[in-house]
Amino acid sequence: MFDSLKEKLGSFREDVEETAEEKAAEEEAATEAPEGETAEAAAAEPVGEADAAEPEAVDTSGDEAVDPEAADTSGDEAAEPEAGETSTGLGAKVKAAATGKFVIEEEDLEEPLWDLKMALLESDVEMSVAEEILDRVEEELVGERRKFTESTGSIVEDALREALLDVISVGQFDFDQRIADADKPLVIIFTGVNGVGKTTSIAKMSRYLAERGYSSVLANGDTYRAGANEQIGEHAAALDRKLISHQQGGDPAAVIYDAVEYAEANDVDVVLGDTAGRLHTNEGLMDQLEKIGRVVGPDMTLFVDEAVAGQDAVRRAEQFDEAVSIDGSILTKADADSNGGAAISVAHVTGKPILFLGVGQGYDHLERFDPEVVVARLLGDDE
Ligand SMILES: Nc1nc2c(ncn2[C@@H]2O[C@H](COP(=O)(O)OP(=O)(O)OP(=O)(O)O)[C@@H](O)[C@H]2O)c(=O)[nH]1
Repeated sequence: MFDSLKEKLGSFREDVEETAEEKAAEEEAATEAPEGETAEAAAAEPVGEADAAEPEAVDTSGDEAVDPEAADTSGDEAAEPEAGETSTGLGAKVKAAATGKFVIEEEDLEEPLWDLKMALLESDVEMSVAEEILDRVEEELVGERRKFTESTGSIVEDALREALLDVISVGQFDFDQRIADADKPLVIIFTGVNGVGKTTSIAKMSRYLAERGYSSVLANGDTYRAGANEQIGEHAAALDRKLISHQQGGDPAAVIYDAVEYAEANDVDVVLGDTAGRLHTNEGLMDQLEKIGRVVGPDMTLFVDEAVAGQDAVRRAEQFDEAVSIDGSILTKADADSNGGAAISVAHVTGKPILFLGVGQGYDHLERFDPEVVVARLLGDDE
């Protein structure tokens, strides 16, 4: 899952590490320069001389360059101002390098960040989301006095972790708690375009709920498509659930209404309502959803789409949310998605959380979308 994106994030980490190493090497070169020379002579050296002469690099008045740790070089001869060294504070710079500290500047990240942006876009991450990630990574890394050595990799990883978490955690709520707290029967309506895995997701959700002690009834609000009753009927039979359905061409709101009545009469906790999977641009469908809203007043409307659809899924999520105000999304076929663009983008773009990932065709293949787990996966923590 998300393997290609994972690889690209790994490359960014390596790029920044490389940049950091180069920078540290430059700093080292600057520290070596004064040996056996007067500071004036060192200042004439091409390497590091410009920096050494720069006020901010040598400012000793409370600048972090001489924070107590960096300045504590007692016994470090190289760091002691040599006789004849000017007040440019070359020693301070030497001290900073000796402690392995340096500042990552914006320009140091320009290239790695550009590559990261391209990688995110190639992975189908939506543009505004990619930019948000970049801004946050940059914010985390630039300007801080960082300790170089082995820790650079983890600094970059932490920055990526924070940035990714920020964008994919948008709107998260405790789904199980919401179910537990709601008056029963609770009505969940599933929307989305054709063939993305809506019906399968309903069946999986029924299993998910049963595992948590809730009974459910399935309702086929897809009265449009021939064969829809049979398709959901197979799942109902396999799971041994009641299915409420009407003739093809019937009123979807009436089907869901009947299912609610059935649930009330039979003490069923949750009504899972399928809807016709026509395009979000189809006004008839949106009218139907609006009517279901009016007649039944669902407790939750979930948008279902395929993770593999990438930017298309993101766009549809946005459009469905505008039309019917979704409460969250389910991304199916995440098991077949190496890009991860939809998983990263949908919550940020809609402002509504991704609640579940479909990770296979079996009834148990519905996974709660846990941002921490997804980010850990993307950063290869599990390896
Ligand atoms: N690999 C994989 N396949 C899935 C997943 N979810 C659904 N599928 C498959 O996707 C296909 C379409 O799923 P359906 O549930 O029929 O799709 P739908 O959105 O209900 O389609 P309509 O009823 O035509 O609107 C089926 O073959 C499912 O087995 C998933 O998470 N992973």
